[in-house]
Amino acid sequence: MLEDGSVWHGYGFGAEGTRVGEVVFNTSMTGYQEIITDPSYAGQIVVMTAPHIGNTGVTPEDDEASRAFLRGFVVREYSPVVSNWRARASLSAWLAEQEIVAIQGVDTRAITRRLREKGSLRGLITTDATRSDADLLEEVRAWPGLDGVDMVQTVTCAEAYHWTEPTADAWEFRQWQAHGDAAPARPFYVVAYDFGIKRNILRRLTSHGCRVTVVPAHTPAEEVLALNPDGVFLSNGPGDPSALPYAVEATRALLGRVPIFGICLGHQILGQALGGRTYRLKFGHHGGNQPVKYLRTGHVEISAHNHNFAVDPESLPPDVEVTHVNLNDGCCEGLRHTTLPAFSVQYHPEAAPGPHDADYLFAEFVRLMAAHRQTKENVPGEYQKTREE
Ligand SMILES: NC(=O)CC[C@H](N)C(=O)O
Repeated sequence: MLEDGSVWHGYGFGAEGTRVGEVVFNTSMTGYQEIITDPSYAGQIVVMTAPHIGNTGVTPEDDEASRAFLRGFVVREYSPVVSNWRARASLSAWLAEQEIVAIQGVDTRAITRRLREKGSLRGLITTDATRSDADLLEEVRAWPGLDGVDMVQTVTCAEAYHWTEPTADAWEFRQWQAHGDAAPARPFYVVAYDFGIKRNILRRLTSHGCRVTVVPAHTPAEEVLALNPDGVFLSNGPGDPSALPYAVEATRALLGRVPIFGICLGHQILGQALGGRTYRLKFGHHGGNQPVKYLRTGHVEISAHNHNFAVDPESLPPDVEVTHVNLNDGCCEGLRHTTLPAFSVQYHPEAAPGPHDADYLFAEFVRLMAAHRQTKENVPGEYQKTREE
């Protein structure tokens, strides 16, 4: 049921129960497990536009977080047959374990068209056939939604931890090595803010030669600086970016003192720390096929997206440059400060799931840290060649 009163009847899979959330559609063809475990979906019900979901099962290796945080999952047709050498369980059994309510056999194209016309809507999935539509509609409309709510505190880690695992050899694509980078003599030390961080970001940072400590979202800037990092990473995460004043404040305190790279929610936090503001998109971008133009090179990347909000470029001060734009709707997809070492993208260079076109951004972060280390230590660094290039 959507908040406009429209109802679809289907068949439950996964857990039983009733869940209310903000309904969004995702256009990825593959990678449903990474989508379901992306903490950025906390509070949302995800409708997959790909019509056939579940045929590759699930494997713990593909989890993007310790568990699923989304509210519900909607597909056209669930495959009861699991056929993949990596599969350890069926999607339905695993969703039941994760207490995620899912529905299949509904017209996902009709739901998607409705969301495109009306914008994001609140919605509900239930396996309780005894409740009346009027009763369910009341529950949907009583839900206050995600605007102004700090969802990060529901997904961030309780304590700091270290991450050392790169992308597994079997999946490493080493595209970044084509840029001429070599492993530095001293790895770069990155402190990553966990606003709902995806594991593949940690793997890509590690594959690019970083040692990473992940810290909880509320960690003050001074505590981060005390760790003496080469760079600070601001992660993706759920909910409304304007409801996180503590994160914006910490980022503002770090600006200019250490190189900063932000992804998605991290980009929205950096945008606010630089003086900008965020706004809600009509229905957002969710999927692995969004064209983004890198304005400095003119190159177009096909990229993975998952955002309902964006940074308003008009709100940014003149020393902040918009670096990337979305070619579907023109919205800001990346920014950098023209003098301070800080940049961010609204989309997902770590993919998971999605294309790897934007992996070069991790190499750019490494170069920024290298340049900063050289300035700080005033010694010729390992990255001299790359910088001259
Ligand atoms: N993936 C993300 O980090 C999402 C950021 C934010 N919650 C949004 O919806 O725009």
